[in-house]
Amino acid sequence: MMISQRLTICVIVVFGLLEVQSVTDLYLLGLFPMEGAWYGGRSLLASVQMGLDHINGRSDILPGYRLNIMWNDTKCNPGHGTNVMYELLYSAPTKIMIIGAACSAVSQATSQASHNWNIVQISYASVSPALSDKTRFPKFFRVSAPDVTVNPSRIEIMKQFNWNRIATIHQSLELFSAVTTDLVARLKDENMTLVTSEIFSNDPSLQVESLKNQDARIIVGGFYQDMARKVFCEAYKNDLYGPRYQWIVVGWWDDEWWSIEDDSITCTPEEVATAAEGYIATGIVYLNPVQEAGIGGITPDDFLEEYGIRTNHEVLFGAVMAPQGYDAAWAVALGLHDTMEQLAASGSSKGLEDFDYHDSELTEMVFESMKRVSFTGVRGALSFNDNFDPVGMVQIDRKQGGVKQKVGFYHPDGESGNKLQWSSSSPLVWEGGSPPKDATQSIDSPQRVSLAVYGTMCTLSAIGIIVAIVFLIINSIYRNVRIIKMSSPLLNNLILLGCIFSYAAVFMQALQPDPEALFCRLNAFSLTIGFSMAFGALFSKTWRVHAIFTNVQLKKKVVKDSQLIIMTMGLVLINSIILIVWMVVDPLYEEAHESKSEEKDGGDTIVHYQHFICDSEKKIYFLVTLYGIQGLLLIFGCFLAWETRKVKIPVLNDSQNIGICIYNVVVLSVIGVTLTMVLEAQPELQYAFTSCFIILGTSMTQGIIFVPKLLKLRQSRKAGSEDTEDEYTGRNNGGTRTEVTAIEDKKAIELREELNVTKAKLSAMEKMVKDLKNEKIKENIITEEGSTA
Ligand SMILES: NCCCC(=O)O
Repeated sequence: MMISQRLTICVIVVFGLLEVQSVTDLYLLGLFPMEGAWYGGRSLLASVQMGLDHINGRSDILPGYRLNIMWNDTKCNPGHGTNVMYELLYSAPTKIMIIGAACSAVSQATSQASHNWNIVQISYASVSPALSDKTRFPKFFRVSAPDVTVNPSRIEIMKQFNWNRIATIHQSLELFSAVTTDLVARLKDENMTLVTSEIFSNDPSLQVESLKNQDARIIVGGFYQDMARKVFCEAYKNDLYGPRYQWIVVGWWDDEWWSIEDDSITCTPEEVATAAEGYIATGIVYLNPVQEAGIGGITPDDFLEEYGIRTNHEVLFGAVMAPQGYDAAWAVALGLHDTMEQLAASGSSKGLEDFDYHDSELTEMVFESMKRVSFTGVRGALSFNDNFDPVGMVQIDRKQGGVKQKVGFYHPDGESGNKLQWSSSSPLVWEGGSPPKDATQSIDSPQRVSLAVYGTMCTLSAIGIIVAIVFLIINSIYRNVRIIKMSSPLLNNLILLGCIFSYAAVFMQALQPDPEALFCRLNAFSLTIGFSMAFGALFSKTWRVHAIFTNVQLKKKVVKDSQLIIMTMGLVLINSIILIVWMVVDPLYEEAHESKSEEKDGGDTIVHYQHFICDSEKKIYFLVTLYGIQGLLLIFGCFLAWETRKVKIPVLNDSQNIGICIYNVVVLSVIGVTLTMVLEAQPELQYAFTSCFIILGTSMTQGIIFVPKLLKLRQSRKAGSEDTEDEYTGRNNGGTRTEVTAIEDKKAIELREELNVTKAKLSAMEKMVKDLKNEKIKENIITEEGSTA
């Protein structure tokens, strides 16, 4: 080698050494969690170090300076983290800025104190909204956007899928409660319903169960990923997953957080993965989706490649946020570079290396420089807003087909209605074919009587009414004909009127909602009046037979029709008064009752079948009173009918038929009332049965009372004589109906009737005497046999 060449090399080496020696070291204080709830310190330290290496390799950034980091493990614990910070602050050399912490609680504790050392702090990972409070954390910057930033994107997603009932569950840390408080306020602004807001500290089992009990379908969760495994394990146990549920969680958990074996839970990773399938994660964008070279001269892919080499391609916890570590290092460098330039421009003799913890002037310069930082990093464009938080896009991920996929972005500055952008390469896939509903759809299915059944019953009733009217007409036309006259036509008319009222009750059935309960009231009135009128008349007639038959003193006992009519109408009046009082003091209303419920659409819809009951507060008292009166009447009526069962007195005409009617009404009423109560929950069946019993009882009553009369009337009309029937009159005057009515005055009829009654009693007495005689003879025989023996 030539001497001149050797000299040249020596000069280069000397100058090189001089240049190396002229580099001034600046020290950063690093806070990294290597354990605890979020222990991504290793992955973030690697990316920060990568950033510092790139910065130190650049001659245009902080020329003459070299950035170094002195760090320690915060354990994601605010107490420990603060202690670590003190130790680093009080050990030489002086640190010019703090990078960290990661866990928000540690960032809060340290940055609340660090500004007292006139030191600016920047976090690469903390997301708590609380850290945006500049009165508490005046010199705190961060490259990770607070988690509230993602709330507008969540609201936008909810609106898009028509989710209005939202539940939340979060870990009891300010980081998560602040996000939830912000979300709840936004839900309120959007008129959405907060189903429940569950908070847990270490064991979410009760809270997840409560979500299930309250039919929460869209659930927003805020917790660290160790708790995520617990929450989704509980969700698995409570069946709170699958196509009917949508979980929306934070976006900064690791990619395969569900597959980690976790001794603190009783679920397998597969079970956690099953429960987590389909969850949506909203987080800020951690890696620029555009492959552009940023401030470090590298694209996002270049970053990943070099980062992979530096970490030996290990899957490190928290690596998803690694780009933020790189960008944080650059933010620090650019801030200090700006300060350096400011110092130079101001002609100050100070350099960055002159910083000490009492130098508030230099701190203010660094602080102002940091506010101005704006660059494109590996996570995209980065600048700080008024709270020194970064501004950025939101990324939407979803676990689909077992892997986390990037399914969309939210652009906060996008046009309204166009802020959400769904990916076409990884579209949303809904397990059930469509997005879940925000609640179990509850459908009320009112069960009313069908038109077919109603029509059939009304037709039968109408026929019954027509027949009753025909009977009424015949009864009126032939009221003076003996056969009609002797069975008290006025009372019979009352029976027919009662029958018409009873038939009419069949029409009083609401086929549509009847909030005024008009049909309830009409039904109660027509049935009660109908029953008391018809049965009252039957009862009074039986009572007369009984009164005559049991009048053994052969004293004249005349019970006039008018008395019986008063008796019947008295009963109608009493029942009507009770009903009127009922309707006035305690009006009826139509109340829906659930008959049964049925799950449909795989449990997404519950159909509540409803039947309607005419109800009122004191209904029971009025019913007991009315049923009590009618019940006594029925019992007494039965007794009278039984007592008079052997009376076959032509003059009392239809006494036996009336007895049959009473038994018939009693039996049908008892069965009818019982069925009405039993079939309450089956409105159509109840109506059909009740109507059948009303129609049957009423038709039988009017049939038994009137058909024989009409037949006899027809016979007598055919024979041309009305009195050909000895059975009824006991005589035959051979005249026609017109002749008879013409020749017999009212007095004569009454006298003959009285005579007939007396005859009847006489024959009854004779029978009694005969029976007594027979008894006597029997006794004598028995006595004689006894003495002979
Ligand atoms: N982003 C990871 C750390 C979360 C927090 O404690 O802010």
